[in-house]
Amino acid sequence: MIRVEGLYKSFDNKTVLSDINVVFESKKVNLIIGKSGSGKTVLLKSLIGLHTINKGKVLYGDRDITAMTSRQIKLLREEIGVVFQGGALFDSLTVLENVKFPLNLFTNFSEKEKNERALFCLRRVNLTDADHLYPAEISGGMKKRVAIARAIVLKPKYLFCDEPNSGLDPLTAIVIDNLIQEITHEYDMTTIVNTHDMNSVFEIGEKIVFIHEGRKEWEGTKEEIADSDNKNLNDFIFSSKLYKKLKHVLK
Ligand SMILES: Nc1ncnc2c1ncn2[C@@H]1O[C@H](COP(=O)(O)OP(=O)(O)OP(=O)(O)O)[C@@H](O)[C@H]1O
Repeated sequence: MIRVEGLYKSFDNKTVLSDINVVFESKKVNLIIGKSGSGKTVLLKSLIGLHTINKGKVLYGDRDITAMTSRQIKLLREEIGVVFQGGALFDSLTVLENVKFPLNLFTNFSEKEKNERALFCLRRVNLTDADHLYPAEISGGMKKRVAIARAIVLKPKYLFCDEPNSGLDPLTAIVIDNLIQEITHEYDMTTIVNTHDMNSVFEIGEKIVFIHEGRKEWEGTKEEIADSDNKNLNDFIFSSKLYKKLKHVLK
């Protein structure tokens, strides 16, 4: 479980996040949803200590990342896997080398052990023929799978994904969503996904946190979303005619 208490984040004089209080639940896929610019990425980066927050706490169990030394943060990061927006693969490394990268950084594994672990993760995300290709030689969906394989290579307790579906066709987006959901349950991870993909909300949203203009306006499950009377949430989720119809079906 990750508990956020009274989190504020500003850049210069511009407040981006105000008084965020939320619990991200263990062994579940937690979604952070909200319009572009609402503060999702800043929140995600604040959770993993990539942004220094102005006020508040981010508790991993009873460990507050905002009160940690850089050495303690480094240790915590070994428990965290991150899939950054766009994948953030190293262009000059092959797929296999990209997945091995955290093992080189954080373990004393032999070359054989690193290869075995990286190949296991690549097979887990259903990539079989891409080990020796470079990122420029594979599709967007394959890049996301490589990024997921790299994120789980150290067997993290926590998985963070920033817009894992961006730039993917609807079918590939579903494959990636399902993969994230499966590995979350298979490895008992606490997963947090930033998204504005409505399909993800209704397919994998076990816990959903809605951010509007830097404030948490609503939280609940995908089953509860149709019953919410929060106007901003309704405007966001059920803006299209199709989703307006879906709301009646869900209710
Ligand atoms: N490093 C930074 N310096 C100054 N302002 C920033 C910085 N990072 C983000 N912001 C601002 O914080 C606000 C929230 O940005 P954020 O990237 O979190 O939005 P988002 O909800 O993730 O949007 P999107 O869905 O488009 O990725 C924006 O107004 C953005 O300009």
